[in-house]
Amino acid sequence: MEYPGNLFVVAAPSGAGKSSLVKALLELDAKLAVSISHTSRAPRGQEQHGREYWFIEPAEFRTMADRGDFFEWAEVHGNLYGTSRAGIEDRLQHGEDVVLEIDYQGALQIKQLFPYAVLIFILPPSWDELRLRLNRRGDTAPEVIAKRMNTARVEVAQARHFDFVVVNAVFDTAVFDLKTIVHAQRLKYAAQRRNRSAVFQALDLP
Ligand SMILES: Nc1ncnc2c1ncn2[C@@H]1O[C@H](COP(=O)(O)OP(=O)(O)OP(=O)(O)O)[C@@H](O)[C@H]1O
Ligand SMILES: Nc1nc2c(ncn2[C@@H]2O[C@H](COP(=O)(O)O)[C@@H](O)[C@H]2O)c(=O)[nH]1
Repeated sequence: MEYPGNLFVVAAPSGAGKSSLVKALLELDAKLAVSISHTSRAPRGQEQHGREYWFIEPAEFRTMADRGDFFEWAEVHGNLYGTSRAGIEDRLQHGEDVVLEIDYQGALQIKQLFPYAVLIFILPPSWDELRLRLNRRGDTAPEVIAKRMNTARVEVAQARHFDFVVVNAVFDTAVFDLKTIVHAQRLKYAAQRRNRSAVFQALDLP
């Protein structure tokens, strides 16, 4: 499948900082939109339906999955998560760039469907720092943190399948790395299509 818009996929172990990084990236880049996933998990902290996620019941999720409503979906930490076609197809068709914040299973499914998608894996600087960030965030129960730390080992082993790895030690440096990847991909994609105006657009030239 191919659309005129660029597709970026950001995955990371829980707590590595991917939501914070993607949020910062979106603030710097008005041409980028994030896809809101569907999930069967309950809202956490201040999360709102339609802002962080579309929160739905497991049965509804299964119906959507059976109907083929998702480009990808996976079970992560015991809950179901998916990227709906309706959420991003229109944007990509209109040449808009989209970022997906999903787990590695979903990322690999997306790469199968969209070989030109750019897969970025975010690593924490250490296991201790990962645990600290999950604890400090203060919205995840200790037993859930323990489960996520275990899953993190499996997830990090998948980083080798990604196009880029960004270490989120110093936050601003990691945001800059992401911005550079996005910028480089826009130029590459436009140049591959020999689309002069798209190259100029990517460079922000008139
Ligand atoms: N570079 C950094 N240095 C210190 N703290 C950070 C850094 N990046 C993010 N954090 C903090 O780490 C915590 C986890 O970040 P965030 O919620 O963005 O992680 P996540 O990968 O999206 O997790 P999840 O998958 O569980 O949603 C937050 O409190 C965030 O403010
Ligand atoms: N495969 C997918 N994974 C997703 C999607 N949306 C989020 N996620 C991943 O789930 C875990 C847990 O997230 P949390 O918000 O409950 O902490 C994390 O790795 C997310 O990236 C999705 O649509 N598909």
